[in-house]
Amino acid sequence: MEIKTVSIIGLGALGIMYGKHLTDRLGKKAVRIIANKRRIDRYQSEGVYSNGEECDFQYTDKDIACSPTDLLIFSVKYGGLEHAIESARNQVGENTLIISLLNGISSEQKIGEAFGSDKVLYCVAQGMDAVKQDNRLTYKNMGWLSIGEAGNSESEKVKTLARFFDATGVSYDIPDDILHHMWSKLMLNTGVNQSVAVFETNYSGVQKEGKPRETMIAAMREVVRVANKEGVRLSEDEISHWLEINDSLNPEGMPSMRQDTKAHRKTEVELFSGTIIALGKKHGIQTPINDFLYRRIKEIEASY
Ligand SMILES: NC(=O)C1=CN([C@@H]2O[C@H](COP(=O)(O)OP(=O)(O)OC[C@H]3O[C@@H](n4cnc5c(N)ncnc54)[C@H](OP(=O)(O)O)[C@@H]3O)[C@@H](O)[C@H]2O)C=CC1
Ligand SMILES: CC(C)(CO)C(=O)C(=O)O
Repeated sequence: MEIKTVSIIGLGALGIMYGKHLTDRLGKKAVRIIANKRRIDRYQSEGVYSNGEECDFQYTDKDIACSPTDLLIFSVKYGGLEHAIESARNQVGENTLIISLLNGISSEQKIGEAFGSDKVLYCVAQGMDAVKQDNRLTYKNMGWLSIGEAGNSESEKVKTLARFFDATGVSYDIPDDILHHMWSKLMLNTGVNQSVAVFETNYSGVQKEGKPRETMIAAMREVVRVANKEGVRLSEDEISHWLEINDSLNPEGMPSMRQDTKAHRKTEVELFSGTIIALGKKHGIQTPINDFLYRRIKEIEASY
């Protein structure tokens, strides 16, 4: 199979970044941005910009019946996933491959329940410093996608997606164990997203010594302990690996959770400390740093 057409649902920081990249390479006709009429009207009247350039997207109303797409990309926040799944139904056919750029370790299961888990490949987005304010995205680092199938990093579907990324210049890798990698990324988000949001800073705040960086690392250590009890062999070395990547990001950039709190949107806290606290309880492991971060983020949300 060859991927020739793509549908993207969720025109936020990642949706614009990948939407523009793919539209520039495949042409407007091959890439659909799926949304309801109200959103499409707004995108068309206000325009959508990526690093200052106006994007010329093909918008497709979710309710319009159309031929299935070869690749469907989910790039909404977790709170919007259920609606997005319903809105994507017209895009999915027998041979559609699906990836989710959402953080956390839960979205693939929900998408699989809706469309069949055989269609869903695991995917982890990392290393980007994409910031969206209103209708404008800016980024310096595009990052890369890690892709795979559980227990089979060499599957035909993974190879199909890899060929597509090669042809379109999307950076990616294929880790030996994608499920381990998803946990590793969860560890990063639990540290960096939450600490930057709680200390109301940006990447610069966690790139230097001080309370935000200390809290970030301590939260990640709690994830290592919980993951080990879940049978996932995360190690402290992986924290250093993520710190190196974080330290290379645009200091003025910020993780998606800080973008949410700045814009007074509900955050994805349940995906991060919410998940770790619940698993900590299950295994009798204390998670005081995540307890603190969870409480503070809930207070921030309540203060909007
Ligand atoms: N930002 C980043 O650098 C990274 C983000 N991630 C993860 O990727 C996911 C997406 O993040 P991000 O791009 O920052 O999110 P954003 O909040 O920037 O964008 C999400 C977009 O989804 C749109 N949306 C929500 N529901 C629907 C729907 N039913 N139909 C169509 N569009 C919808 C929203 O549109 P509208 O604005 O019109 O409401 C919004 O623009 C998150 O899980 C995040 O944690 C992962 C790695 C890096
Ligand atoms: C990795 C990071 C922090 C940006 O690449 C992210 O996942 C996010 O902003 O949610």
